[in-house]
Amino acid sequence: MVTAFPFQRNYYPVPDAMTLTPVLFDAAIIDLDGTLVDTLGDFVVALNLMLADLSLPAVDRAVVEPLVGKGSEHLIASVLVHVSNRPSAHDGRAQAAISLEADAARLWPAAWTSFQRHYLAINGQHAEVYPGVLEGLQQLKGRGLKLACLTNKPAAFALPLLRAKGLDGFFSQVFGGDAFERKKPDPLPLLKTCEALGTLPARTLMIGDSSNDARAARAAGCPVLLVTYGYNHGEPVRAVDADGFVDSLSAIDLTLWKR
Ligand SMILES: O=C(O)COP(=O)(O)O
Ligand SMILES: [Mg+2]
Repeated sequence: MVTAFPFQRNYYPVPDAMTLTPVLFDAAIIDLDGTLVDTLGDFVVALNLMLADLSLPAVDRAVVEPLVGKGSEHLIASVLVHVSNRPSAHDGRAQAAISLEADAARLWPAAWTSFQRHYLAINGQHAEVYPGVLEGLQQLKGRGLKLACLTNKPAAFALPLLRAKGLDGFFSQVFGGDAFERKKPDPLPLLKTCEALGTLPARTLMIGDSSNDARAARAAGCPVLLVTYGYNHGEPVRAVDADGFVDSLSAIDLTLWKR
């Protein structure tokens, strides 16, 4: 027998509902970029100000979007490799991969300093809270869940962004990509966040937008829901191994079922 999750038209159907039991949740850990806030505009503006400082050509949204989600260091390094790969940035030099990496490494210190300065100056100005986020957070809190925000973004960017968007008050904990030794998709940040919340991973729901979030959650033993509107490294999000998919945080029903 195939039965849809109750009340939730946008969850995938699951087989064998009779063998499933409901999961109770004490907390939710929520991703930031692509889940709470659409920050692609901020990334593009800050990256292009950085590239202009380095006399390098600009990038557009289509280049940046698949690179979001693995932290700012990864984003900048990938963009430097991308622009170094363009003939216009090469001054006729050979385009061997080794020279691209050497270029990116040479540019890194100036790029990182410039990006940080520009990002902090514009943080939130070209970013929007997704529809349904405020209602969704209110509903989750109203159900008595503790909430933590866990992002791969450095904390120095994440905290002012949450404040600027009026979202900081929902979270008892906020951890950036620099909070722990490793970032998502490693399970360590989720395990550490559960520890800080004082909750068991099996009773802590991860809500994110990418395979990064899902892989980290699976490895930590947290059930995971993915939103369908964020960034998933340029891949279709519904192909990711997750417990369910929602079109809006306000559509989350906490009746999640497990074998
Ligand atoms: O790469 C980023 O900065 C975004 O990270 P997040 O999706 O974990 O919030
Ligand atoms: Mg994300």
